[in-house]
Amino acid sequence: MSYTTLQIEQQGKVATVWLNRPDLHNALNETLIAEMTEAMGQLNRDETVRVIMLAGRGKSFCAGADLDWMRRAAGYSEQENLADAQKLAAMLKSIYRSAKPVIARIHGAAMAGGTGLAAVCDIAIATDAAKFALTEVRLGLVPATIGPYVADAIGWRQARRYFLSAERISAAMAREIGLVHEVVAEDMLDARVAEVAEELAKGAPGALSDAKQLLAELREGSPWDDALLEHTAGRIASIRAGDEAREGLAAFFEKRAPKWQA
Ligand SMILES: C/C=C/C(=O)SCCNC(=O)CCNC(=O)[C@H](O)C(C)(C)COP(=O)(O)OP(=O)(O)OC[C@H]1O[C@@H](n2cnc3c(N)ncnc32)[C@H](O)[C@@H]1OP(=O)(O)O
Repeated sequence: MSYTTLQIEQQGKVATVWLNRPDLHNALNETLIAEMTEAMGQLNRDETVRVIMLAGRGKSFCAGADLDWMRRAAGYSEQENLADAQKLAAMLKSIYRSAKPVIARIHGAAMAGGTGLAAVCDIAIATDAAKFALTEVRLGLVPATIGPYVADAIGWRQARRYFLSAERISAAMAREIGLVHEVVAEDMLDARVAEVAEELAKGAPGALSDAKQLLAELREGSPWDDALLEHTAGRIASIRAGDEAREGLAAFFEKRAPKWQA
């Protein structure tokens, strides 16, 4: 299957899904979200693939949701916004619940939805220049669909800080709070992710899948509650079309500070 916003490469047992919207730092739009969900299904069905890697073409891993798409959301109905948010939630779940281990190869920016993308992967490896942030509240948005995954990765205490402050998280801090597992020099990134992928591919496919399933079950005594994940899409659906998002997104594109109503 060919994709317009992704490129898939396979080397041995490792398939790399390249986010391929480099001019926009691989921002997530409707097409990319649909294609990523489809690609995860395709790679999970492909018995020659044992490990999946997510990576970004160009300067960044992923700049989060496409803000032009978010800006257009103001004109969508609540139902349309809900459907869109559910598709994003489904994409995140398709990665989190992948039966095969997924590694995030992170360079450049991994903002908001990009931070979420790092958090849904089993293993995240970043360069020392990578940067993260949950910028949503500065745009009149909320880290909703990515919320459970990021909070689970960094812990609730850290989540309360970073969800609200939107402050920049350096690679070193991302390592310290558990958002990424390893930080390496830029020129070591490919070698290191290849090494980790090779180690993962030594695991028995059935056992790897069972281990992932077991971890999900152990987390709260049952697999992660689908109702909770669904609820996150409902939370963001109306926010996306609200006044604050309208102002936050206008300010982003006009390259100015947003003016919030009291
Ligand atoms: C549930 C999920 C919600 C979300 O994810 S909300 C999205 C939150 N995302 C962000 O807050 C990231 C916004 N972008 C940035 O902060 C910066 O950009 C970067 C750090 C990623 C890169 O900075 P630099 O290297 O200085 O490049 P540049 O000139 O800012 O960007 C190049 C072009 O890319 C566009 N762009 C960047 N991010 C997005 C995006 N997320 N959606 C749509 N467009 C984006 C810009 O506007 C610009 O375009 P032009 O060259 O026409 O001015």
